Amino acid sequence: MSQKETYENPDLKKERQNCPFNKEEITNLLDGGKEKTAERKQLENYILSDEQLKDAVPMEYLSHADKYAEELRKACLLMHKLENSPAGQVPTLRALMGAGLGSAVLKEGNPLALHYVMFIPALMGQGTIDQQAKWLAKAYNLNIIGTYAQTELGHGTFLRGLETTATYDPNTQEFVLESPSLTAYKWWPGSLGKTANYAVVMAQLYTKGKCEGTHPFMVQLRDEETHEPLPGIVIGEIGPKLGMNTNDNGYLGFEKFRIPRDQLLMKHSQVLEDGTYVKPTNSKLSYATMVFVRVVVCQDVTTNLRKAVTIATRYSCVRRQSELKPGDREPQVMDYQAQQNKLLPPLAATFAFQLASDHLWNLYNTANNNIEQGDLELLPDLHGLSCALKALCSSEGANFVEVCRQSCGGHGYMACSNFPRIYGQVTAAETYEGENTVLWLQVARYLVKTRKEQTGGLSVKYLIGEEKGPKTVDTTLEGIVHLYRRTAVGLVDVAIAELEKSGRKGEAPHDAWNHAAVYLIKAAQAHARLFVVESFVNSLKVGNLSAPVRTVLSQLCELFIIYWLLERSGELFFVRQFIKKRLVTVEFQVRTLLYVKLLAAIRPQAVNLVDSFDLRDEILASPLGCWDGNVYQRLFDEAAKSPLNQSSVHESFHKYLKPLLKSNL
Ligand SMILES: CCCCCCCC/C=C\CCCCCCCCCCCC(=O)SCCNC(=O)CCNC(=O)[C@H](O)C(C)(C)COP(=O)(O)OP(=O)(O)OC[C@H]1O[C@@H](n2cnc3c(N)ncnc32)[C@H](O)[C@@H]1OP(=O)(O)O
Ligand SMILES: Cc1cc2nc3c(=O)[nH]c(=O)nc-3n(C[C@H](O)[C@H](O)[C@H](O)COP(=O)(O)OP(=O)(O)OC[C@H]3O[C@@H](n4cnc5c(N)ncnc54)[C@H](O)[C@@H]3O)c2cc1C
Repeated sequence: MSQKETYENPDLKKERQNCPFNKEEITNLLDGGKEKTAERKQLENYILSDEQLKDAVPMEYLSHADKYAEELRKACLLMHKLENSPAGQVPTLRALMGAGLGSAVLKEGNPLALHYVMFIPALMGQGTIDQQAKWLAKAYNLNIIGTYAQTELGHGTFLRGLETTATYDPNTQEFVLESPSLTAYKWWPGSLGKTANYAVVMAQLYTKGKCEGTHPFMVQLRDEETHEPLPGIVIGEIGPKLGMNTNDNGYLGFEKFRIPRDQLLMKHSQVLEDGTYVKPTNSKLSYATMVFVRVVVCQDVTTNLRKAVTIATRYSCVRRQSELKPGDREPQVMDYQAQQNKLLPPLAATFAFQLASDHLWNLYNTANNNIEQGDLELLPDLHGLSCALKALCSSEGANFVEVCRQSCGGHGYMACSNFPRIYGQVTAAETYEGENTVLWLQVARYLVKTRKEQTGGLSVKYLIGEEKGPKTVDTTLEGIVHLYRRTAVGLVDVAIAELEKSGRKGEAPHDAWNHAAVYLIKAAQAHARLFVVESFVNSLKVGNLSAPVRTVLSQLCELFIIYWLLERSGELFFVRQFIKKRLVTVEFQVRTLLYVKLLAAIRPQAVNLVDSFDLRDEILASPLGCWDGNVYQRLFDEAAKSPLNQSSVHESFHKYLKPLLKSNL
């Protein structure tokens, strides 16, 4: 491990003795290889040893404006450090933007995140070669800082309803940007409030009197020297949020603001000098930046979940409470089956989500390369899968983080536990980049279409033709995966039956769709879960794993897929043969028995498994989760930092409380 202190809590020490597997093997697996682990560690040493990147006081004690200034100071310093980074610039950027290293330094949120996560990707995905030549080097060199301004006060989900207009004026060969109403104001873009001086703005393109739909425009917002808003730009910050408070989300309005024609990003569609519109091969190509972010969000959520699970697991092995056997010493709370039931499923989920996210990342790269060559065949599958996994990882991730917090009792509620920040970041991902319900419905649309038309991409092949496989209880991993598959197919069929029933009643397709939403969402969720469990099971079949690592990962895999099955047992009722043969009850009993056995089998390795994540104390940023388990001393040290503890009597006593005490009310 990266840091061995002289003190080690005796309970944690015991947990770490006789570990049956090589922790480093799991670390390497998660990092993507031994060399990648070495690179990561080197980078962590480089960044985390810099005194100027450490917080003088915990962020919670700063004002909203001071928090922003402090995080911006560190973000800029980090960018300077990139130049000499031992790992190279791009890997360093990735590590800094990801949830691990970046948030260890920028705890409240990275004011430069949107520049890297959306602005540069939008330029790359939407700009022509010439436009990239003009802007990309400036963006990489941070001569300009950008964001992605799409959402408006009135519309975030329904992109066709965006109100900002960009009207082409052939006389001057310019677009005129306008916010025709209050609800047309851009509202939410990260970094917009105070940091960015440029943005890729999504607006309705009008030319020759016709609206051609939303398109991306490169727009300068602030003067490059003074940072003052340009004339015609109304801009500001939207105020405090549940989390991510130094991402300076902002608002933006346009008052007849003119930009040259060549600032429409024209890779997929163009407006010629005379105003002629040239259509893209697929109108959804302008949504591609969102697809990229949905993919990286799955990775971000997984890294955050690893932090939460590590904190909660170590704490649960240090914390002793109540009585298990009458008269015995108070047990580690981790020895309660109820606590294992809370923490081992999220521990297993970190592996499941990582493997599925890796799979999605590979699909993204292949599909994106094909799109660059003009081949769009993989686009529907990529859209379906990125929506499904983004929604699944963020919603399950947020629930799991909250369970981790609860598992730490009162101390989990402390700001210094780091759970509020982790939760704030993960739950944000349930909303941004496509609100989850809306994404589930997009997935359902793809599933229904595939099932009805009997054609679709790789991730939905199981919906084509009749399903094969055992129709009785089968306790192998393959057997359980098959059960997931049959449930997913069953739910799609039920949703289609609902749609058809409404159709027969004379309902229009859009009403029928709305009235089947509950079934459609269930079907989409079952599809996403099937993908995750298949990825987990398949990844154990291949790869060069040692026997002990394979054993523990197989146990986690089995635990995870049974956990979900039990959580969603109601959905088994949608598989008709199961009801007919009364197999649902049998399934439930068999699986529960197995699940409980697996909890007991994995329990002794819980600390070793979270140690394998190799998350440094600075990254966990929580007195509850430190490697040494010195929880109580660290909680006291954190409390000592409170401004209220800097004097024995606070000045407000004399101002308010003393007069009250003396007032004889
Ligand atoms: C070197 C560089 C280093 C970079 C390092 C990066 C490292 C990153 C590491 C960590 C990342 C940390 C991340 C944390 C940072 C925080 C950032 C926060 C960012 C948040 C930003 C935002 O939120 S931006 C705004 C996002 N907004 C949305 O997502 C809006 C959601 N709405 C929509 O997507 C759409 O409107 C809709 C899909 C819901 C509906 O659209 P529409 O009405 O037009 O479509 P239909 O429903 O009618 O469908 C028509 C048809 O189109 C298909 N389709 C829809 N969307 C797509 C798509 N995107 N792609 C392909 N196809 C699509 C749909 O399936 C239908 O097809 P049919 O065949 O007709 O059925
Ligand atoms: C932290 C954070 C950062 C963000 N960063 C950016 C950014 O950088 N750039 C940017 O442009 N935007 C950004 N956003 C905005 C974000 O993308 C939107 O908030 C998101 O897409 C949801 O849209 P909305 O707010 O309009 O929600 P709404 O669509 O109004 O959702 C409200 C409710 O209506 C439901 N609903 C809406 N439509 C349907 C439907 N068709 N069927 C069923 N139910 C429906 C939803 O499920 C939800 O329950 C950010 C948001 C957050 C929270």
